Amino acid sequence: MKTADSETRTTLRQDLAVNWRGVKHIVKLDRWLWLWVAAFSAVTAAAPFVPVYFSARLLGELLGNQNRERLLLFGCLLVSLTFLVSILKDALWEAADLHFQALNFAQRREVDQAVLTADYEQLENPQLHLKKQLLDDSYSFNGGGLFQLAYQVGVALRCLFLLLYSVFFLLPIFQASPAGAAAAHPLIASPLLPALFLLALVGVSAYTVFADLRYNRGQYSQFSTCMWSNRFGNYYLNQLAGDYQVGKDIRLFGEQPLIQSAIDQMAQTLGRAMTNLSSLQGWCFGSIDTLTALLTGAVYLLAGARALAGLLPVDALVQTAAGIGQFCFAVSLGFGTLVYMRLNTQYLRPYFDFIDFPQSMYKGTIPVEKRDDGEYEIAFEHVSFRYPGSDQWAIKDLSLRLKVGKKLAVVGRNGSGKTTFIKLLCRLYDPTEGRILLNGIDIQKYDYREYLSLFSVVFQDFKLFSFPCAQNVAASVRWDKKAVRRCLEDAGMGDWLDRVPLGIETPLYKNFDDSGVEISGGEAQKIAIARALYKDAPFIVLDEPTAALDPLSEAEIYRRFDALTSEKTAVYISHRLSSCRFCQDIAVFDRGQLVERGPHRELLAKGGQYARLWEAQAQYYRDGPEGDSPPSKPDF
Ligand SMILES: Nc1ncnc2c1ncn2[C@@H]1O[C@H](COP(=O)(O)OP(=O)(O)OP(=O)(O)O)[C@@H](O)[C@H]1O
Repeated sequence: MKTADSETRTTLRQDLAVNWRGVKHIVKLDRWLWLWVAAFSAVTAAAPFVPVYFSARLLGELLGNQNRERLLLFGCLLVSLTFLVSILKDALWEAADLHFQALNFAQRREVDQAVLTADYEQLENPQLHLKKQLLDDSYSFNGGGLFQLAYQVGVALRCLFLLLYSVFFLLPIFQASPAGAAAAHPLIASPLLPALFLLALVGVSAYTVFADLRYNRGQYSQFSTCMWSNRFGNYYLNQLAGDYQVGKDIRLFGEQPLIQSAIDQMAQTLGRAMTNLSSLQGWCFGSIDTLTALLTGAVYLLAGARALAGLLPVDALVQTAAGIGQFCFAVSLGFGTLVYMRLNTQYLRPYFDFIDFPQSMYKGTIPVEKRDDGEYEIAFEHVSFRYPGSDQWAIKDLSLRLKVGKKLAVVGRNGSGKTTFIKLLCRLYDPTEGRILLNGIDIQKYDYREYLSLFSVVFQDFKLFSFPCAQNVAASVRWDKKAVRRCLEDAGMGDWLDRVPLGIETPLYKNFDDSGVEISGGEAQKIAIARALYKDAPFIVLDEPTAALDPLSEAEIYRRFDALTSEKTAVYISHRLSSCRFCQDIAVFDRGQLVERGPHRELLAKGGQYARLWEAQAQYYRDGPEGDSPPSKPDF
């Protein structure tokens, strides 16, 4: 992925292409939006002209013939049409705004969806988080991306309509003056003056583009400065400061000043960026406004002088004055909009990068054969793996076969590669070298979703969500009541279910619901086990599944483990070697390699790594007088 900075150097052609893609993409997300935007723009642009047009006619009639019927007609049209346009404008804005909000939601949803379905490996890629932060910040900073494009196209359309209407209003000033009056005032009547006005307009427009560009570049650079601060800010403010789970560590270790200083630092960076931006804004927009005001004033002067000299009727003067104002406004706004649209590609591009994000895991197409007999065999063939960005092998030349319907325990010291082995098995990562086969076929060739459906996993760092308990167990908004209850009971949560008032519908945690319950670490682990049982997949993988369980609950899980996993192929990781004994097969990992494999007694008799691990732990359980000092430095 490119960095946010490299996004700025693009050609006009590329920027046009991205904007055009954005326009088409908006049609895909909401095909009616452009219709509402066009209607709103046309009516909004007409709003300032309607009262001026009829006021001018009214004034002309008052100063001229004073025909009562015409006066009445113009008066009625002035009031009714001004009222109608104003109502129509508001109604159209309400309708367009609904579509804008829906678009805003749709673009955020697409980005969230892309993050949720990105290859797991990409979640470790800091560039992905940086781009996500860029998009999140751009939404709050200026609604960047598709939303900003839709808005700016709306403004551009409004400018086009304004120009159209104001050219019509300005026609009188370009009309040739009556010959006699022109001869009496050759300077004021000179056709050179409107030409000069046009020339000055071109100059002011060019300056508008320059100043807008300057402001937008400055805005983007301040914005980039803030991005890291925002990311840290989000982490400290949203994920740490308010998190119930983290709260105890913060309090007990007195970490408030540490966190507060990070928050203060972020606030200072943001404050500096905002000050810089405000002064740049004042300078850029102040100078544009001054030049536009000078130009408008000069043209008013010309129109006034022509009116005084009898070269321009009073009603035409009123009309021209309004035309001048709107024309200058449209030119300045229009160029500003084009600049914004170009700079908005800095947010559009990462947005499209996100939704086009390559998903290499999803390339396989072969459906996984659905077997009632559960005869799925997995084979690792010379598999080696390095985590992205790491030069260390987490797994090195691993060859291993999972025997169908058998229980395999995986043991080894911290960092020996046990969890990595599971991640490769479940295809959260692909091997760097070697291959993994399911029933003789490389797992990369299978449809990814179908392959994932073969595994029920409880990771040691499993996560439950602030949803009702049943939704957590079923991992879905719909659930089978009986099955949820049975799985929870099998995982040892029967008592808990009887205690909580809402049963399986009890919300977990109190984040969103007063009736939510806080659960202990062991209870959470049991719910995670119930979730794995509910999935009822042919492979069940438990990574430290009982680490948080009390001895009775642990004993109960082991007692029922065979029944719970019945015909399934089970992989079981644990540091409590006593709990691995019920597996027929034990694999011992060391520094990413499989160093021993066999049943408990055989491995003990071998006197190798397994025996050493076993011995280190067994010392704790040997009888000794109470208060004995612990055995010297167990390293497992
Ligand atoms: N996301 C990651 N990025 C880089 N290296 C990693 C990552 N996860 C693990 N590692 C490294 O890979 C090696 C194997 O880690 P792994 O988590 O598989 O060990 P483990 O045997 O499960 O350890 P434990 O018993 O502590 O859970 C370790 O050296 C670890 O530092």
